[in-house]
Amino acid sequence: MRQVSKGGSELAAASSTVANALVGHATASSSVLFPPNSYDKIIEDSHQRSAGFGLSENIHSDFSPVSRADFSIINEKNRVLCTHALPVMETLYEQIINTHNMVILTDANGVIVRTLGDADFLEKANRVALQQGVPWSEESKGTNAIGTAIAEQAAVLVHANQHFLSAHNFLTCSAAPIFDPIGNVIGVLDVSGEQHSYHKHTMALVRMSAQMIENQVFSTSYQDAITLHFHSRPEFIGTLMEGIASFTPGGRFLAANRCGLFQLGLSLNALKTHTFSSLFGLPVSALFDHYRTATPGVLNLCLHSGVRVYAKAEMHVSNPVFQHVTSNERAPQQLPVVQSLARNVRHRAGLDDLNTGDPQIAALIAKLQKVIGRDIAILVTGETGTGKELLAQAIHNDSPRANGPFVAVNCASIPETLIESELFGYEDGAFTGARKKGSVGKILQANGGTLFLDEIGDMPLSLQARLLRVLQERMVTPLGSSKSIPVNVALICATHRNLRDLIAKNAFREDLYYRLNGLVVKLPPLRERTDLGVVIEKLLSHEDDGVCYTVSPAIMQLFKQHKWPGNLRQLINLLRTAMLMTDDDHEIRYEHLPDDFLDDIAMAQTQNKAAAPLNGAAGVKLEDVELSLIQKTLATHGGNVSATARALGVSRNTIYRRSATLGNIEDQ
Ligand SMILES: Nc1ncnc2c1ncn2[C@@H]1O[C@H](COP(=O)(O)OP(=O)(O)OP(=O)(O)O)[C@@H](O)[C@H]1O
Repeated sequence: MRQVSKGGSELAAASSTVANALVGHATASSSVLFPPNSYDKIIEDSHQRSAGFGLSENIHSDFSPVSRADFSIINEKNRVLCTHALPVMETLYEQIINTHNMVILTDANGVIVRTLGDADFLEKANRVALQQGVPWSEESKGTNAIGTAIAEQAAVLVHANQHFLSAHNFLTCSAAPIFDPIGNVIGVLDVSGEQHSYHKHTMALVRMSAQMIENQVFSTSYQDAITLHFHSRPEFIGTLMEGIASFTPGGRFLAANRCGLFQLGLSLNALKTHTFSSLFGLPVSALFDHYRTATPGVLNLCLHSGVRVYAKAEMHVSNPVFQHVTSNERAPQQLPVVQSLARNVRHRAGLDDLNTGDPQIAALIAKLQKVIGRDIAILVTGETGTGKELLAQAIHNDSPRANGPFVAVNCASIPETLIESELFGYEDGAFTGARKKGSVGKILQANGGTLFLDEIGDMPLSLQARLLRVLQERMVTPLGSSKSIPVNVALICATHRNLRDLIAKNAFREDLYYRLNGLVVKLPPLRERTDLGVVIEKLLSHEDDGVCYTVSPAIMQLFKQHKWPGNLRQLINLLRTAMLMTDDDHEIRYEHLPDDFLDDIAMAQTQNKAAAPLNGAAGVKLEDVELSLIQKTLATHGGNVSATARALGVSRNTIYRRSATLGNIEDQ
C-alpha cells in the first residue's frame, strides 16, 4: 500500500526559507514587518462579539484551566488529532526555535491540549495562561487568534493591541483551524510569540502545518474507501499540494481535502451528489484495474472541467471490502468466477477469439490478418477500455513472433523524466539514482517479439525523435552509453487521442506519425457494437465451478442502452462485482449493480427526459431547443449551473451565455 507522506521532512523542506527569514528577523529588530490591515473587519467583528460576552478590555485574563477530569476527557476525545499533530508541531517548532514563539494545539473549542515553545517565552506565556487545559475561545479570552479562528472558521492573525484584553497586547498570534474531511473544525494550530517577533511568513507556516495535519487525519479516516491522491503535475502527488478525495468501493464520493476541493472546482456539498465516474468520466473499476497491474504507476485522469490530472489510488488491501478487487483471494466458492472472468479475456487469445459478431470488429480483424508478419507498423485507435492492448496481444499471438516477448509500455503512466530510461535503458551509473548495474530498456526487452506502445500520443516530443531514429536505424543506444545495439521488434502503437490534431498543435511529430501508421485500425466503442450480448455471454461463461451466470432481460436492455464510457473495462468490472452479489439463481439483476453505475443510468435518463419533448418538433428554432433543454436541466438540478453544465457536457460559460434571458441563475 502506498504510504501517505509523513509531515516532518516535507514541511521542513517547504519552510526552511521561511524559517531562515524568521530566525534572521528575530536577531535583526530593524527588519520588523508590521502585519497588514486586511484583518480589520474580522477584528472589529470579533471585538463586538467579545463585548457581547460581557468582557471588558482591562479585566484580567481568566487563568483557570478546565478540571483534571475534563482535561483527560478532552485528551481522549482528541487522541487522533494529537497523534497526527504532534510530529507536525515538532517540525514547526524546529523552524521557529529561538524566535520567542511557541506552538499551540487546541481542541475544537479552543482548549489548549499541547504546547511546545522556547523556555523564556513559555514563562511569559504562562503569565497569561497560554498553557494546557486553558480555554482560549472568544467567550473566555475575547479577540485572540485561536478563538477568532474558530469563530471565523478561517486562519487569523491577531497582533498586539488587536487583542481584546489589554493583558494580551504583548502577543502576536497566528492561528489556523484544522478541519476534518467533512468540513468540521476539529482543532486549531497556533504560533504565538512576543509582538516584536512578528514575521509575515509565520502565518504561511501555520497554514501549511494545519493542512498537513488535515491530510494525515484524512488518510486515516476512510479505511473502507478508495482514496485518490491527485494533482495536475505528477511530481506534486504526495506533497502538501496534492488533492485527496475518497470514494466508496461502489464509486460514491465521500470527502475531499481542501486542495482536492479546489482542483475539483466544486464545494463539498456539490460533490456529495457525485461519483468517481461523474467526476472523472471513468468507472471506479478503472482504479481497481490500475491497482491490479504489477507496478501501478500514475494514472492520467480527466476532470469534468477538462483539466487533466495525475493520480494514485490508495486502498487498504487488508480490508475485506477490497479483497475482490485487489487480489484473487475471495471467498472460496467465488474464487473460480473471478479468476475465470479474468482468464477469459486475457492472454493467448488470437484475433479469431475477438471476433464475436460485430461487423466493424470483423472488418478490422480481416485487415489485420492480411498484414500480420509483414513488418508493417500497426496503429490501434479507440476510446479507453475498447480493448486496444488485448488486440495488440492477439496480433502478437497470431504472428510468427508469438514465442518471443510481448512488451507493453504505457507512455501516459510513466513520468516524462523516466520514459527515456524506461524505453532505451541505461548504462551503469548513467544518472544519479540509476541502478548500479544499469537497466535493459523495454525496447531491448522486446527484441525478437512485439513492442506495444500504449498512449503514444502522450510521448514527449523530445523522445519522439529518439524513437523515430530507433525505428529507422533499428539500433538502440542506452542512456550513458556510446554503443548502439541492434534490435528487431514488431511495433504496435495505440492511442485514444487524435494524432492528426496533435500534429496540428505541434505536439506530435508528423514524420513519426507516418512511420507508425502502416495500418490504422479503430476499435469501436462498446455502445456501437452489435455483439454486446455475445460479449457478455462470453465473459460470464466459465467451466471452473460449473455455475451458469446470467443477466436478467431487463438488465440486458439497460446494458444495451448504456453509453459505457469505460467500454469493455467498465463492463468487465461491473460484471465481476455484480456476479459476486448474485443470489442462488446466479442471475444479475438491478439490485446487484454498483451505486455509481445506477447513478449514471439515472443521470442519463434525466437527460433523455429533458430532451424528449423537443425531439422532432417541427418549426422549432435551434436556439429555442437549446434554451428549453437548459431550462429543464437547470430545473432538474435545482438551478445549479455547474451541475447543469456537467449534465449537458458544456462549460458553465455556455450555460450563462445561452440563458442570459432566464434571469438570475444560481452557481456553486
Ligand atoms: N474483445 C474482448 N472481449 C472481452 N474482454 C475484452 C475484449 N477486449 C478487451 N477486453 C478486456 O477489456 C479490458 C480493457 O482492455 P484493454 O486494456 O485492452 O483496453 P485499452 O483500449 O488498451 O484501454 P486503455 O486505452 O485504457 O489502455 C481488459 O480487461 C481486457 O482484457
